[in-house]
Amino acid sequence: MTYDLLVHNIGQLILPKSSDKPLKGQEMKELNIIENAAIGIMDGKIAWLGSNAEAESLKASERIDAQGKVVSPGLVDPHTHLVFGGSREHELSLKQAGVPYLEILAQGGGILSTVGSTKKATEEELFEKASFHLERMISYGVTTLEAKSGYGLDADTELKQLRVVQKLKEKYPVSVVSTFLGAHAVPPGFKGKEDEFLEEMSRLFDDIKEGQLAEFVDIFCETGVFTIEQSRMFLQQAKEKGFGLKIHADEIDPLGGTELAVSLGAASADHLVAASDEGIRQLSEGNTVAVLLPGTTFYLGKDYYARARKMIDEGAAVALATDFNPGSCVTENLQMIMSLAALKLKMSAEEIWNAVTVNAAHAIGKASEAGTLEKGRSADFVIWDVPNYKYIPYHFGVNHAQSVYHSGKKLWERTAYGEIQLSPAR
Ligand SMILES: N=CN[C@@H](CCC(=O)O)C(=O)O
Ligand SMILES: [Zn+2]
Repeated sequence: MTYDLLVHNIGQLILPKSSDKPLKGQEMKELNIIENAAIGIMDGKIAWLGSNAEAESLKASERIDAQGKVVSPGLVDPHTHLVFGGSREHELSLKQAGVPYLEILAQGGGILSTVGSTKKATEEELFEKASFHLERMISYGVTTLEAKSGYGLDADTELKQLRVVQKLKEKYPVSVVSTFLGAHAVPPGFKGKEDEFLEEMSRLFDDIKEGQLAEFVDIFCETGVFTIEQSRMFLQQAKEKGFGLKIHADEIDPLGGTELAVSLGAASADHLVAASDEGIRQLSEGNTVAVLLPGTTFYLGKDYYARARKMIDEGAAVALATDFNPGSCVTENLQMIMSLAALKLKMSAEEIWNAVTVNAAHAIGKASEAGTLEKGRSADFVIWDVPNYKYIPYHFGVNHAQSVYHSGKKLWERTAYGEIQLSPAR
């Protein structure tokens, strides 16, 4: 047999364990690494994995010498707010002056400021802007990601955002999962009438399902936004319509969103900086993935991070994401988040790799396709210009990706110092 592509001379091949359940607790500490490895690709799928020595006798139309570097599955970013209008650099000085995130929102800024810019932008403008950010994510090694709506808060603009995600799915050869976050904030006209607003948003469920515009429904459960009871009702309705569930939970105040997520069987509970001991205990009982966003805690200038150590030590499944958005975490760089996870969440390199691959894939319902490399799976992988897998969290703030592949096709490569190349989108 002649493979389409053979990647040989791989110093370390990272192979997270695939499983029908997310990796929990102690399981997160195990990471399979094959030294001196090679992979064969056929029709966009992994057709063979083995030792570099065995690879010498194999035939291939194209051979890539990984020069003893590291190869991993494509990274999975399970929480992004990719589609939005405008930017919010004017809020930095407010943050510096100590104005809290929820206070900026209460004054009509924050998320509501981006809602204004997103309403004004045309669908084409939003698409161009989201494409720019998506291409940058790919350049950092991401081949599967989630993208939320939530900067419309009215039917037209929410659907406009979801259609942009749809178009991104069609144009880019990466895997994009779409989430409806119509319940991201309370628009000014609905202050004190939150239930009415949620009812209006839930009326979109049927159209969204019919148009296959989103796989998940999410809500921001937080002081001054939506209560636990409102979140329960909204998510329960979404579940009945067949959506997967996500929740922005216990980010600032410990309202009990973590417990709610577990009780509803949500795919993920995200943020969890203020999750209670009881919430953390319950995570270990279910399969809801704790999606931690240390970039947001860092960017909001807080000293107190999500208790990843307690979560893992007590048996929870943890994933990591950028939370890329124009207000609380303005970066597309998931490698930077890996460094923050090491430094601020005290996660080990093995836990971090599992958190940005298999567990991240579980958090967005993509575990059977993304997050690891094994025979028959899509050949989504990254060649990293690093000497070993521990090096990426260690050397922070820069891009270590050398080339990025999805379905065996090269999407991006660094061609020279400061120069990059993105393959034309399909
Ligand atoms: N916390 C709520 N939503 C986003 C922030 C959105 C924004 O500030 O624009 C988050 O996940 O951090
Ligand atoms: Zn978010």
